[in-house]
Amino acid sequence: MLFTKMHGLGNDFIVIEDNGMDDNDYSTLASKLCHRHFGIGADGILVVKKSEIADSKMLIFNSDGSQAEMCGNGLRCYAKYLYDNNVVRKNPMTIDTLDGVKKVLIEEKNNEANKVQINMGKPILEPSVIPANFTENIINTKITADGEEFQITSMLMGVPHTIVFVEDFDNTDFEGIGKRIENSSYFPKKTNVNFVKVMNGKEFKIRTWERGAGLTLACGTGACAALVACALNNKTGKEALAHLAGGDLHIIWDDSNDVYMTGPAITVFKGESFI
Ligand SMILES: N[C@@H](CCC[C@H](N)C(=O)O)C(=O)O
Repeated sequence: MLFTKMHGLGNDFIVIEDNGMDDNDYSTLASKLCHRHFGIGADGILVVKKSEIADSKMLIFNSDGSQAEMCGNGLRCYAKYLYDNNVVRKNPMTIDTLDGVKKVLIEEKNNEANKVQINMGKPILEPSVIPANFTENIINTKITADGEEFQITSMLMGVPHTIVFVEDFDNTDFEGIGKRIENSSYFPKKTNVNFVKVMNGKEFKIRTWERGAGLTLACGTGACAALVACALNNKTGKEALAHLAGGDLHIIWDDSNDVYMTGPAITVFKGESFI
């Protein structure tokens, strides 16, 4: 099986073409390919499929084999893959995901996709849609997870996201707290957990504990959800630079309620897998 290894700010993916397998088989394949010692190593796999309603359809499976509805960094890599390999040499292009069709704009350099902008769609705050076991929107809401209290803001931004604002960013236990909130009974489909330190009205630092992948170097949907949470909690305006462990993303939440994410996508190598 031929594959391409890519990353968006260190959130890394193995891109493969659809070979007709079903989702269960892709799920098993993802956990094998993504293994850092016994496989190629990645946070997830992206499967390139044909679409009847868009230029292409992306499936994403996390490193633990679970399937996600959307992936921001993955979608930038996916668009670059389509563009650079002439699978879809269109700009803008549309890509279908389990979270709906996304419009993608390519910024080209040396005849290849360099930066990619995606209209990530609208954040959904309605608890039953996230889904989350709350009766009112979760904005600066107190929860208890394993006996410890946290103030959280949650939404569906393609996938479920929870934001925890922290002051002492460098000494925060991302993994310990992330796991507790991810698996708490508030979120029946689990949640990604984003730790955010606001630097000023236009910049924040973020680290994400991801559902199905653990602590990653960057999360695109997470950075978008974080900007919405920052604005809802009056901590920033509706446009900011997100500083992730792997680099920066530019995020805008516009007046029509759409969130735009712009950032790089990198091809690392191509290879053949015998798994
Ligand atoms: N890293 C991604 C999000 C991938 C999906 C997530 N782990 C989930 O299962 O919800 C991004 O860049 O958005």
